[in-house]
Amino acid sequence: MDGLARYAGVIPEFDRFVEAIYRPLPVTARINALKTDRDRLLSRLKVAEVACRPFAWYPWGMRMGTDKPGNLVENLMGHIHIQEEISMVCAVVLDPRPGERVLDLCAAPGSKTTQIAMMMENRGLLVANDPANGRVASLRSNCERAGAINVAVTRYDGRRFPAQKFDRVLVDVPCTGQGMARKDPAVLGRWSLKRSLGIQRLQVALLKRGVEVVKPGGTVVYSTCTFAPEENEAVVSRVLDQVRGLSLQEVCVPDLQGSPGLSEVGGSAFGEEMKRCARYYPHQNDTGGFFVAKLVKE
Ligand SMILES: C[S@@+](CC[C@H](N)C(=O)[O-])C[C@H]1O[C@@H](n2cnc3c(N)ncnc32)[C@H](O)[C@@H]1O
Repeated sequence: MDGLARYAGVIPEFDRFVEAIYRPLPVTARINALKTDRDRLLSRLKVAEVACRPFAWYPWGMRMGTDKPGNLVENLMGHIHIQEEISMVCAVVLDPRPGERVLDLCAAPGSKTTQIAMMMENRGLLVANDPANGRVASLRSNCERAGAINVAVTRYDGRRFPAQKFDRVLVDVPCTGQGMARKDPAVLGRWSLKRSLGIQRLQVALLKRGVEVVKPGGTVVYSTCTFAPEENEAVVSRVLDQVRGLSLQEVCVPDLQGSPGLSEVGGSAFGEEMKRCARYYPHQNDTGGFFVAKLVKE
């Protein structure tokens, strides 16, 4: 079962999970308050006979009844950003405020960067970092289209991001992407334990740098779009072991169904506190899959 069989008995309602993961994803987008007014945008789409249904848990996100949202003039003008529903949860958990200094350590192509800029109302400083040349071009163009003018793009290897102090840091790391299977089923065939373990070292180093550059009292959100505990709880628990003065906070988004992080699996114990992390599975909200952890520096 393409690397999923190992989750039987781990993922709740496993049969429903498997059934959901082979269904195509609903088309979803985020309304961009930097460029448009929500009610006006929704009325315009209604006039254009594009069905839209805002999410119960997040008023800026919506399901759309069109196969080609990329062709909509609202997308070309940056009034909406096509974004998978569950990926919007990371910025919600990060909770950036206008006027703050925020770092998006692995930012390209910028779905979460543009969402964060919107939440910051374009005020303060948002550093969007990503070392990948080609992907940075999309990051820049997405920021421009979204009208995100408080963003500075940098191209550091996140493990060596220069010493700075931020109020909040998002560490949305590269991962094996099993949670994207509904968009690209080939990810399941590419998954192997060796690949998860191979990328873990980079994930740990990126999260460590994230917590180093956040101010005391600041928040770091770690996220992946994979189910593999090797890339999720194992990474967070290793960083908690290695860096003093961090606390793991409960991730709970009202009206969005999720499961607690895993305290142990397959002989590996990660600790009870890992239950404060959140796992979002495709069958719970009819979305992709995500893992989200929230750390606060004392
Ligand atoms: C999951 S994607 C980020 C998606 C992005 N946050 C968004 O919402 O559009 C992970 C990103 O990590 C970047 N990356 C890979 N190695 C990195 C490193 N050493 N430091 C920082 N970013 C890295 C990749 O180029 C990729 O763009």
